[in-house]
Amino acid sequence: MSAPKFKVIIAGAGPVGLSAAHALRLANIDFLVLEKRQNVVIDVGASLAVGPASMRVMHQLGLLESLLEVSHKSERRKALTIDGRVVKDTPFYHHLKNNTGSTSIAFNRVDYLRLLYERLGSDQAKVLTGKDIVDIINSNSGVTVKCVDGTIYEGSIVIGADGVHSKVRRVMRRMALEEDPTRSWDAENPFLTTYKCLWFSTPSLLSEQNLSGCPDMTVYETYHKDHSIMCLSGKLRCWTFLYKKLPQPTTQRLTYTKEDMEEMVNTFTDFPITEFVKVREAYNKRISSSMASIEEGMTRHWSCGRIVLAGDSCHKFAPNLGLGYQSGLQDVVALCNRLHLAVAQAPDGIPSTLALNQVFQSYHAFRQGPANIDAKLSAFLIRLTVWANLFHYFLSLYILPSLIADHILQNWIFPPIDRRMLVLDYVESEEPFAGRVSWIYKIPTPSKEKED
Ligand SMILES: Cc1cc2nc3c(=O)[nH]c(=O)nc-3n(C[C@H](O)[C@H](O)[C@H](O)COP(=O)(O)OP(=O)(O)OC[C@H]3O[C@@H](n4cnc5c(N)ncnc54)[C@H](O)[C@@H]3O)c2cc1C
Repeated sequence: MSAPKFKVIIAGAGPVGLSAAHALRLANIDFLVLEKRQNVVIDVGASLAVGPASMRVMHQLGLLESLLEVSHKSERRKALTIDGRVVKDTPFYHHLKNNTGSTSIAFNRVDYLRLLYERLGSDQAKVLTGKDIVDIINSNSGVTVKCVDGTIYEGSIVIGADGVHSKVRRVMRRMALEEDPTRSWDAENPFLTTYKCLWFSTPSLLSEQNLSGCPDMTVYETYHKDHSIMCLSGKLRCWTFLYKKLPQPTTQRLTYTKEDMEEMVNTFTDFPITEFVKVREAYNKRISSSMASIEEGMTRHWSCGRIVLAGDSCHKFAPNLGLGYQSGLQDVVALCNRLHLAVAQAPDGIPSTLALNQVFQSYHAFRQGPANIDAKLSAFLIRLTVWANLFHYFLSLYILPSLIADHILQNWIFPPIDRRMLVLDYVESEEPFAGRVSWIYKIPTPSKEKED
């Protein structure tokens, strides 16, 4: 009989769960992914935009080159009011490029999921679909995970990457309160929803005449009271997001029908998406579309026993700044760096319960500050675009459109945040790009070069 090995069960094959699978694979740590849906690669019409810091990690995972082939590069930023007035038009991203060596990119979320899945190669067999997790039993030596179909899986720990309505988070809460009913814990529904969002993808919205000489991708925002639009207008593909304030904030889970989506589009019909196209006209050309609530918040607890959370299950942001997955990817890096070390230091390669608790505490202590900054920035941006108060209104129309504001944001506010982004410290590789601002956490240089 073979000796027991340290094995991580990942709940959810979303972008965070599959990124964790890649990071664990590179750390030589065994894993199993349990995914509720029948397919991993599903198109819900959304894009993902990521900045250079995330691209460095994607490079370590061996995904960046292929991803760039299907990505658009952000070049300009424009803002409009609903009467079509352009209040901002700047080459916002050139500062980012100067500072980091690359601009940000956007791609179809489904293309990224496909890449994450396909690049697992033979380890695709470790991704099981149709596995809806319903319960977890935590013991001093491991975890037992139960699924709706009656199957049971044994492992050493569970990473709950099962999204905003996480079952793992609920099981963790139940366990913590069974252990000590007087203990204060996060609420059953810990996130608050103030806005909803309908998104759709279309072929490029640019006419052939406008395509020539235009930037690879322009990021548009349309501001209005309680409504706003964001559009990533690329040369080949375009992703549009319609945001609307709910009558009342709620912690309840809301779902939307086709009729709700029609009603939402109707309230935006004549809003401009770009200088050339209005909402209804674009929506009629959609390839895919979906609608969801925009939950916001961060849980106070990220682990209990042998269960630990990552991604949307423990922090959920408004998507305007595109920080949701990127923050989840930083969770994966922070957690896997610590797990890699703990496994390497354990005499038999199996960290004790105490060692794992220390890993989880240190991971949470390290990540909660940066995740909180991401939450605050994201909350601020959505409120700015829907003119949540007079301050947001003036800022959006009279201050932020200026080139000076771009300069301050991109050279003074964002670089100190960006340069603190983590990389996997056990994956050797070349830096994919370099700019004026140096990264604090460097990608380890290949040992072959060190010998030279
Ligand atoms: C409109 C929109 C645009 C966005 N744009 C960006 C962007 O540009 N950049 C960015 O960084 N972020 C963006 N985000 C946020 C980003 O999509 C999320 O942060 C990211 O998807 C979180 O990944 P995750 O893997 O944690 O969760 P999810 O993507 O929700 O994946 C969770 C997975 O767990 C599975 N699951 C759920 N329950 C169970 C269960 N009981 N058992 C087993 N499996 C289960 C689900 O089926 C799913 O596959 C956007 C979000 C929205 C809504």
